Amino acid sequence: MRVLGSFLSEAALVVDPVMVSTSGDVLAGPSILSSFREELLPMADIITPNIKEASALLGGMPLETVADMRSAAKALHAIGPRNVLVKGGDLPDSLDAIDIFFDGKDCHELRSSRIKTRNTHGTGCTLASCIAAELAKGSSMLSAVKVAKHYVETVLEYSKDIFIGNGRQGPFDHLLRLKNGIHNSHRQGTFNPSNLFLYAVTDSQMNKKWGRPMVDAIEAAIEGGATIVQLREKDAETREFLEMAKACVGICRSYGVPLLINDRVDVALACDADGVHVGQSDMPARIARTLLGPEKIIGVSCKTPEQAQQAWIDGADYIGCGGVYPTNTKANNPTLGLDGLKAVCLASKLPVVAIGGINASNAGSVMETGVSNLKGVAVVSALFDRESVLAETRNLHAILMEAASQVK
Ligand SMILES: Cc1ncc(COP(=O)(O)OP(=O)(O)O)c(N)n1
Ligand SMILES: Cc1ncsc1CCOP(=O)(O)O
Ligand SMILES: [Mg+2]
Repeated sequence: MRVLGSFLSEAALVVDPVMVSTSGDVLAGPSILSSFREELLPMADIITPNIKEASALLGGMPLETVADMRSAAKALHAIGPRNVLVKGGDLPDSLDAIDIFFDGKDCHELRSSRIKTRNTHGTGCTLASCIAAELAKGSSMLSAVKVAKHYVETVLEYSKDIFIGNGRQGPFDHLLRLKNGIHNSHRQGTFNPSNLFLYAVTDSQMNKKWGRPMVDAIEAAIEGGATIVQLREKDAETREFLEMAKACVGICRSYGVPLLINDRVDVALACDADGVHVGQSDMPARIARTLLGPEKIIGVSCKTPEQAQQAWIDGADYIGCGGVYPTNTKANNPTLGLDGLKAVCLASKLPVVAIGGINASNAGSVMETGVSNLKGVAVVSALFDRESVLAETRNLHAILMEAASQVK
């Protein structure tokens, strides 16, 4: 422990005092206990004991209520760590999973729903590791703890009904991939979310204004170089939407270009589209993934880094981020600017496509932001509110190709 301590003076130190497992196994004896108290705890930026460990560190202090946890957090803080998180997952008779966070000044009660599952193996280690990762990314301690708690809750909820293996506890599926077979499946089609590039998002009103049927507009966009198409129908009745969607799936499939449906998972399923694009007030991506299965493409609109992290957790394939510039196509849509776009890209593990007010005059600047997971632009009016969809798409495609060659 002393040798370890000498290595740990530089970085933020998260100490998970593993002594008693959730299943009750005692994992550390009295000598380890005194080393924890005397050497490691005083160096820690945060310690994350469960209630049995907090009790052991405090000489067997009984911990049966949230009030007891608060007292324990304060008593542990007095030993020396800068912050204390007492995890109440094992607290008897509680409907919620309540943790107490104490930073030496304020006590925060952090609640999440208690998820009934045997698949809890490694949750404590995961929480501590996630806090460390968030701190390394520059988060404040409270924000790191909240993100980590939310992550563990999301994974528990996702993993709760996985049945693998014969142990007392089942797997905790950190990457949210086991249940849908994503871990051993490869996408059937040719779509690679890194190839978003020029994403044509349709608009019926604009096409009507220029007197073209939707399928003709989509075909022109594909001929001009669109690499993916989204059917975005805001006013159509379900039956009309579905009929149009079926025709559009036909044309897109004949070109090998994926067609996604805006908002409506039911329509996407009914016409066997390649996927859906959902926003923050549409069906959550996590549920869309459950309904659509592992092979379909799911895009999520994100305006903040937190939303981008959640989209990945939820099993999305790409993020649509915007409005980058002001737009008349979507009412009351906040403008993020290139800085907002960059912040989302940097927080995202997924490829990102920029949207909102993008046209031939600014698409180059968007792509030149230099963030490696910015994979393209999504455009409505600059393609469809024009006389020639083919000419506009060709022009934008050439601009994007030029920008891509500059970046390389
Ligand atoms: C590629 C892409 N990005 C963002 C959006 C916007 O989705 P949403 O926020 O759900 O708004 P609506 O388009 O549904 O009005 C999108 N459609 N496509
Ligand atoms: C659907 C959507 N989501 C964010 S901005 C936007 C509209 C984009 O349309 P345009 O390309 O015409 O600005
Ligand atoms: Mg939407």
